[in-house]
Amino acid sequence: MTATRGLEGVVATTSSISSIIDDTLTYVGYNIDDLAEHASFEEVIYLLWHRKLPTASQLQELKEQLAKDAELPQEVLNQFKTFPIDKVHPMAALRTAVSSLGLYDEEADVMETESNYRKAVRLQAKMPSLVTAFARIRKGLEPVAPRKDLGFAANFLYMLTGEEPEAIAVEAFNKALVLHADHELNASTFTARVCVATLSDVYSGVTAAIGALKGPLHGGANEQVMKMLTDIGSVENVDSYIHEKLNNKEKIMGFGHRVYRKGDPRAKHLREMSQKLTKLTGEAHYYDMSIKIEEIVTSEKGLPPNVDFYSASVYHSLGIDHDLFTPIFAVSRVSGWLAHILEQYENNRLIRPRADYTGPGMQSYVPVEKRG
Ligand SMILES: CC(=O)SCCNC(=O)CCNC(=O)[C@H](O)C(C)(C)COP(=O)(O)OP(=O)(O)OC[C@H]1O[C@@H](n2cnc3c(N)ncnc32)[C@H](O)[C@@H]1OP(=O)(O)O
Ligand SMILES: O=C([O-])CC(=O)C(=O)O
Repeated sequence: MTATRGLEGVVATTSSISSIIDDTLTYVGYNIDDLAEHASFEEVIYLLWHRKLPTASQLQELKEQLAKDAELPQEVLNQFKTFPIDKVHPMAALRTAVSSLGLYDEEADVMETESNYRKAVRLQAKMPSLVTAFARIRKGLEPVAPRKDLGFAANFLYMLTGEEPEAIAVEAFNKALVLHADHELNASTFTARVCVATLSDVYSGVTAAIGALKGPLHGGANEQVMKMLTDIGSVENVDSYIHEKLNNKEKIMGFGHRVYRKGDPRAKHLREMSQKLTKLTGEAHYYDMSIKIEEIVTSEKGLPPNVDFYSASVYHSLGIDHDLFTPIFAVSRVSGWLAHILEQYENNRLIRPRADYTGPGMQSYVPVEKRG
């Protein structure tokens, strides 16, 4: 048995949800470029879960259900207030809160298909409420209930600030949600599938996935990108900062990808939004710095930007706290996790690979008093 480091190139499952072929990303056969330009996030949720785009009435039904299920159990809100709120990272709070949600769902351990679908809707609906409630509670503010007349993207921004967002912000945020929704067998999605393949419940699968997304080699990179842009401060400093990192063999966050070689097709959409939004907010230097970083890293390391690179300046321009960037990724990616969890249950087999053992050979047990 020989191990493949990081399971690179290993095909671990079949899936009909999303595909990356020759650097082209599709959700159920729809090119990500088309979806980014035209689709609402709610349509994408439906597409991922049902493998077809919704009719107008199916979409309306999903929207109504998401609005209805957005309310959080009071116990979970109270729990936020017991956290060491000024020290807890919102991703850790989200991980704990999703696990807690399972405690208050009477159907949590019911393994029927329809029940699992109902839980998927409930979880998708509650993710924005969790992220925005935590963000407000830690500032001493009360959570804001979603509005029935606003869509998913608008409601997230509304619940975060308590103010109706501008159309351009809603458009950008919706596009970001669409772009982050699913990505074949990425680390967090694989984690979710491994978890539920033991026939564990939906809440456990999503809790595990949040834990995997949190790391800076995966979803956590978007917050690190913003930290880098803030540290660099101005276009003049980019050159020395990036070269120093590269000379020290440090990674530049937001670059590289396990699957894409020529480039991540989502990056151009986020680059475009970053340009537009940073100009509007009078912070074009974030875009200019990003472009300069991209030029250096691409030409000197051959590494193109991934989805996390330009999303950082996009979210910053929307006035979002930097440590909420990865939780926002989770608000979108939970749609993909749930699609994969439902798909795993449909045709389940325990996921249990082997390890290539590299430890010592057979040894004789020595009683503790005789060990040197
Ligand atoms: C939503 C997402 O999860 S997208 C990815 C988000 N993560 C990041 O942006 C973090 C930065 N990027 C990385 O760490 C990597 O590119 C990953 C984890 C995304 C993919 O990496 P892998 O396929 O495992 O490649 P690996 O980490 O083995 O790197 C291969 C080589 O490229 C280099 N490399 C890869 N990414 C980078 C980077 N961002 N900056 C500098 N060098 C890099 C590595 O140092 C390594 O060099 P070496 O062979 O000289 O040691
Ligand atoms: O696919 C991956 O390895 C990382 C990921 O989730 C993404 O790029 O959206």
